[in-house]
Amino acid sequence: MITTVTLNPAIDKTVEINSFAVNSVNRISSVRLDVGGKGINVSKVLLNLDGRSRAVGILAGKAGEYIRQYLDEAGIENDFIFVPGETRTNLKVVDQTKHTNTDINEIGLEVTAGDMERVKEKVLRDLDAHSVVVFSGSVPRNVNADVYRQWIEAVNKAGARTILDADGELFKQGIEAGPYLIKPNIHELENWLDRKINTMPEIAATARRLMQQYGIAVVVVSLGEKGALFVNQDGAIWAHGICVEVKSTVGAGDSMVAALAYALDAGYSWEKAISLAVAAGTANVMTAGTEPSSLAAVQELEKQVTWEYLLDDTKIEVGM
Ligand SMILES: Nc1ncnc2c1ncn2[C@@H]1O[C@H](COP(=O)(O)OP(=O)(O)O)[C@@H](O)[C@H]1O
Ligand SMILES: O=P(O)(O)OC[C@H]1O[C@](O)(COP(=O)(O)O)[C@@H](O)[C@@H]1O
Repeated sequence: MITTVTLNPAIDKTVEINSFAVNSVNRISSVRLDVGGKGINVSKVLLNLDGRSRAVGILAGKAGEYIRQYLDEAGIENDFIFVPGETRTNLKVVDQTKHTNTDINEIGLEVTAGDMERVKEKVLRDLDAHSVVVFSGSVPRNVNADVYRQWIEAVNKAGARTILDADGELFKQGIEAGPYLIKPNIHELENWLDRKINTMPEIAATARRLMQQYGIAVVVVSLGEKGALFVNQDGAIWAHGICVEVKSTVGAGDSMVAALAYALDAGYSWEKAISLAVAAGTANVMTAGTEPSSLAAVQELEKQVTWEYLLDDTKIEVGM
């Protein structure tokens, strides 16, 4: 069973503004609302991949009720605690003229230590060696940045595998617990390294350093339209990006994480996991907002995934 943990869910409000400009009045040409937050997106994509998951986390207010109702109606098992306040709304500005996506994310709720204990109990419930727990996204504003480290340690103790998709201090501390798989995008990896990365071998070397230093089994570095670098103990594979028409890049990383969780749960081969992950990420950018793509669309894209094995002296510029 896969458990997704969303400590800071959101309603994603995606607005289309062509030629979006700061310091001026912008007119919205379309609006859509999606239930979101990284773990919830992972559960939505898993459902469309024909996978089962249990979504756990923290909700509040009318937006929280809306999210719970969506999950219930979609048939996604969920076990959220409700706290006072209101679940945040995150604004996503899509500009089809300038081909930009701008995320404006609210900080989110405040919670108590007791709330966090209740969620932790739900996360740790019924775990065994077949379980996969996905920790992704930001956390309530007053929660300590060591939360993923502590919870990953607890899940590791239960013998289950963990996936971490977080940024900044949550990533930095979370990796210290030795998650099974991490999926930073290139910018998150650069944040951790505190410098720019210019070539593919540099990404691979950084991934290997993370694996050796923290006992991480798999590092997947997503590179937006350039695809992703997949590193495990057998080596590094650069899966190329697939050129598609982009509607919204929001949730592409979550789709990739969902596919990786699905592949782990199903015991897929490394190559099959890679093609599913790239296909799921690519399919996501072809839909509006964070609407998950159909299984048929993902399967069609899987046929188009190509990759190359990376040798240490391969000189490929990332140029991002
Ligand atoms: N513009 C794009 N064109 C084609 N594929 C994309 C594009 N953006 C993302 N993807 C696919 O989705 C995956 C995850 O996207 P990325 O933007 O790197 O993650 P994140 O959302 O975490 O920043 C990429 O590795 C790639 O396969
Ligand atoms: O918790 P954070 O880091 O604020 O991110 C939440 C946002 O990330 C998303 O899950 C999208 O994430 P990705 O584009 O990285 O896949 C949105 O649905 C949500 O608004």
